Order: sequence, then structure tokens, then C-alpha cells
Amino acid sequence: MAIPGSKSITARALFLAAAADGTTVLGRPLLSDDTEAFADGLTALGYRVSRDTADWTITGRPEGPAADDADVYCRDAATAARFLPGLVAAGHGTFRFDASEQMRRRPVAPLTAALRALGVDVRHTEREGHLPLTVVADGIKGGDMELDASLSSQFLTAMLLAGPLTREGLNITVTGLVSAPYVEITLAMMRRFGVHVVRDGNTLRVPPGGYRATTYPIEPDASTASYFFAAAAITGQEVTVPGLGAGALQGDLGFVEVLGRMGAEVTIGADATTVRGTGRLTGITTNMRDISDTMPTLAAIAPFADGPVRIEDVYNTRVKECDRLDACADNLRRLGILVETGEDWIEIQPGVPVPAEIGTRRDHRIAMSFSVTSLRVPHITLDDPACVKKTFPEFHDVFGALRGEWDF
Ligand SMILES: O=C(O)C1=C[C@@H](OP(=O)(O)O)[C@@H](O)[C@H](O)C1
Ligand SMILES: C=C(OP(=O)(O)O)C(=O)O
Repeated sequence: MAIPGSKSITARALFLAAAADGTTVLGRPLLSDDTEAFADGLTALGYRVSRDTADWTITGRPEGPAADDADVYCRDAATAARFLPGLVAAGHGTFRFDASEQMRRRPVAPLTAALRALGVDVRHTEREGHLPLTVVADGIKGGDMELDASLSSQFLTAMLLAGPLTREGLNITVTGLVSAPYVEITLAMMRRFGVHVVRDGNTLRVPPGGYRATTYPIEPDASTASYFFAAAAITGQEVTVPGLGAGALQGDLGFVEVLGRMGAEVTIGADATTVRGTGRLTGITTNMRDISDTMPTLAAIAPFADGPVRIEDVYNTRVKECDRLDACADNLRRLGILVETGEDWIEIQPGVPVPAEIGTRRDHRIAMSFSVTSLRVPHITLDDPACVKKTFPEFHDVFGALRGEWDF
């Protein structure tokens, strides 16, 4: 089962390639709304991103954006909205960032605070701590700073990526962190582009000096793969995803371990992962702080377990494309399932779902997760199937073909 490229890795690779000295080729980046927003953003800033073939070629500009006055529209992509201001801040000019209503609602305040602490002029033109924002950039000196990434790791990733572009480097003391595996992706990719960040307790020391261009193949997206692994687990079928194995960078591959604890047969090979449904799915209590993009995947198959499924420590799913704890609870109730939620947890009782329309709230993960549920429940419909375009525009075609093949 071929899964499209990782959104997170594509976004980071675009940033690193744009900032690097030389020309970078990205092997099979993800083609989706989020990554196109990122690439379009770079183009608006005056970077050369050639997207004529399945591999993209980026001409790096270590000196910063070619434009000295530009507007960047980030659509729904938090990666673009949170990483690109750091890239331009190290350059020179006036750069305005705006985004969709959905992304305008999501927080960027810790990033603004971090950039301002380094002397960068960041202005919120409507609501403090939210897009739209303007960066009036004149390079960054660098130095010591504190960063609170307890609402999103993306704030830390943004500052790590920008660190080598500062004159003196950055020493970032992290005061809170969620989604920690995403920071590991950032650090591993920075190494591939020639920058070694040193860990010193809670402080990350980022040296100055910039990035080196390279050739970078993009891993398949582990969060996207979760829908197909979950599908196998609830149907007794088998799914193998090549390109995601023991050496994978993405923490979200850890979702298969949750399925394994629930009774699915899981094999993580050197360069592929297989999940086989066994007909058994036990209830579970699990902490998903590290892999919370897969919380809706688990919530959507939880009714088929033989006991309650309790997912803990996922507060920050409330500030994603929608309030995902609330959206999962609401949709499970529409399906006739008993659910309880707290500030940072959800508990789902076993049951036999009834037909219903799913309210996607324009959230690709709600749409894809409850599509998995529909393998076992006739007449589940989505109010906005097209919202999957954020990370996987072809999802319904691919999922439909699999459903046909499995005869579900
Ligand atoms: O850095 C990244 O690429 C991402 C980090 C995670 O966000 P949070 O750190 O906000 O949880 C994840 O949910 C998002 O889909 C992608
Ligand atoms: C939270 C997500 O996206 P973003 O990169 O916009 O935060 C997601 O893809 O589930």
C-alpha cells in the first residue's frame, strides 16, 4: 500500500532547502494543500521552487528571501504559518502572513514571543497572538532564549530551523513540550542539511553558519498510514506500508504499537510495517501526547474494542484544525456511542454504531478517521469529504479502492 509523502518532512525539507547553500532535490514530496501552501509561500518570498516533476528542486538562498516586501498566504497549514516567519526574520524586509479562518483561530503567540525576545519586530495586525502578522526583518543576532512549546512543538521547530540563520546561533531553553517526536524529526533533518544541535539538559544549542544543500527523499506519511493500519485492525485484513520501517523518522508510526497492544499483529521491518487484524481488539488506556494526530484514528475505531478505550494527555488536539476531542465525542455520539471527555482525555465505550452523518469541521483527520469506521458501519456519510485535501487529496479514491478489494 503506497502512502504519499510526509507533510511534516516535506515542510521541513522545503525550509531547509530554501535556506541552504546550493541546490536541493526533494524526492517525492507530498502534493497536498498544506505543502503547496508552503511551496507557494517560498515562491512568494522569491525562492525558486521547481515543481514540474515528482521530485522538486529548490535553489537555496542562505542570505534570505529575494523579495524585500511580500505577502504569504498559508491557507490551513500551521507548518507554513509557524515555520516561515522564522525564515524571513533572519532576512531583510517586510513580510506579511495571513491564513484561512481556521488557521487564524490557531495560536502563534509563543512564536511571536520568541521572535520578539530576539529583537525581531513582529506585529499582529488583527488579534494579538494570531495571524495575520507582519515581520519587519533585519536579521537576528541570536543568543539565549526560553521557549514554551507545551501548546505546539511547531514553535520549537520554527526556532530550531531558524537558529543556524542567526549571526551568533541560538541557545533555546525549553520550558514545556508536547509532540516531542516532531522535534526529533527536525533535529535529524537539520543534521542531514549539515547542522548539529547539541543537547544540554533542557537547552538546545544551535550553532550559526547555515545549511548545506543535499538530496533528500521524503518518507511516506505515518499519520496518513494510521488510517490504513486501523482499517486492517478492524476488518481482519492485512496492510503493509513500504518505506516506513524501524529507521523511520516519524513518531506517529508508534500508532501501530497501540494497535499491537489492542490485539492486532504488527511487524516492523527494516523498511516496511505490516498490520494484520486478528479479529480481536481489546480496550486500552493509552497516553497519546507524543502521537496525538492519531488520536482521532483510535477514537474512530474504539467502538469495536471489547472494552473502554481511554486516550489521555491530548489537550493540544483542541487547538488543531478543530477542537478534535470535542469533534470526536460529538461524532461518536451521532453514531450512538457512549463517550466522556475531560480537558485532555476521552473515554469511549464499546458499541454497535448506527448510521449517521459525520461533522468533519473541515478537519481532514476527522474525515479520514471516520471513513475507517464506515468499513464496519453502513451509511456513514461525511458533510465535507473534500477537506482531506489538506494532506491527502486522493484519500477517498485510494480508500474506496481498498474497500472494493476487501469487499467491505
Ligand atoms: O511539526 C510538525 O510538522 C507537526 C507537529 C504536530 O503539531 P503539534 O506540535 O502542534 O502537536 C503535528 O500535530 C502536526 O500535524 C505536524
Ligand atoms: C495538526 C495538523 O496540522 P498542522 O500542521 O496544520 O498543525 C494535522 O495535520 O493533524
